[in-house]
Amino acid sequence: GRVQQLLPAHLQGYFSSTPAAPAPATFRSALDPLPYNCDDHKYTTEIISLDPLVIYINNFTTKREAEELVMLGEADFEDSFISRDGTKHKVTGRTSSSAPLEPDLPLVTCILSRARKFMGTMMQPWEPFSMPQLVRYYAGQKYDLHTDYWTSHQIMNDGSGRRFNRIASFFVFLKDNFTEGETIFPYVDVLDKDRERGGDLEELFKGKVSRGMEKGEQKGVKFKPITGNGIFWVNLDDKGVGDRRVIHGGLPVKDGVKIGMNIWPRKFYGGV
Ligand SMILES: O=C(O)CCC(=O)C(=O)O
Ligand SMILES: [Fe+2]
Repeated sequence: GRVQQLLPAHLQGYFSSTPAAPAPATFRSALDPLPYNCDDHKYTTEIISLDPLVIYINNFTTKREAEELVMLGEADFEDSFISRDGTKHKVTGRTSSSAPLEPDLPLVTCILSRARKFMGTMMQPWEPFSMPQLVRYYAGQKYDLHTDYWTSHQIMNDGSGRRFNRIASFFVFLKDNFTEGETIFPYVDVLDKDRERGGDLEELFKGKVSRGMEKGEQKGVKFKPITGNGIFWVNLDDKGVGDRRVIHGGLPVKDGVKIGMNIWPRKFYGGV
């Protein structure tokens, strides 16, 4: 106990009860000979909607990071599935491929630590991320409207019996050489506000954000994928209840290849 406390910080790690503070996350990119400081992010943010909270993030990753993330997952693409109750389900509304990104890879650790910092007080230090995931769409592929949260909390598969759900989502665009295939949120309604402003939504966001369309009617917002940029939104309220208004989908890609990355912070909920 006491002896341990008197030791210099770099020796504390020898005591299993006091793990040494992790070294700041850095990684060496194959494309960039300089060590990269993960906390030295370059993103800027713009609020799309306050309630539900949806934030547009410019340059969440650099172009190089985006390229490297794709390289890291590329060999592992398989048909996309949906996870529920600890098992994978294939669904017809999601025709893309997905690849897990090993969270221990230095660049992935770096991106997750950036996401954690972005979340601020929303995430407790002991709450984890789900396995980050690349999603790839070829021409004609899409992901129909869905929510990223589950209507009932899921049980951790670590034997602890703890329940969790996806409190928020990041969807980051990593490859944008394609047409159409926007991410659409039909019930994030900025339409009235936009009308009040004189309909300058596209101008305001320089074409990155535009009005969505559902069943032939202008509705909600859609995001034009731009490499490195991302969308962050909140899925669950304070009580852990899902917000249906953040229902969203990936519209069919017309030409080219779209690749994005899902980052899902997990919140734990008491009781079993
Ligand atoms: O592809 C998109 O634009 C959205 C993807 C998505 O919502 C998801 O993978 O959960
Ligand atoms: Fe989603």
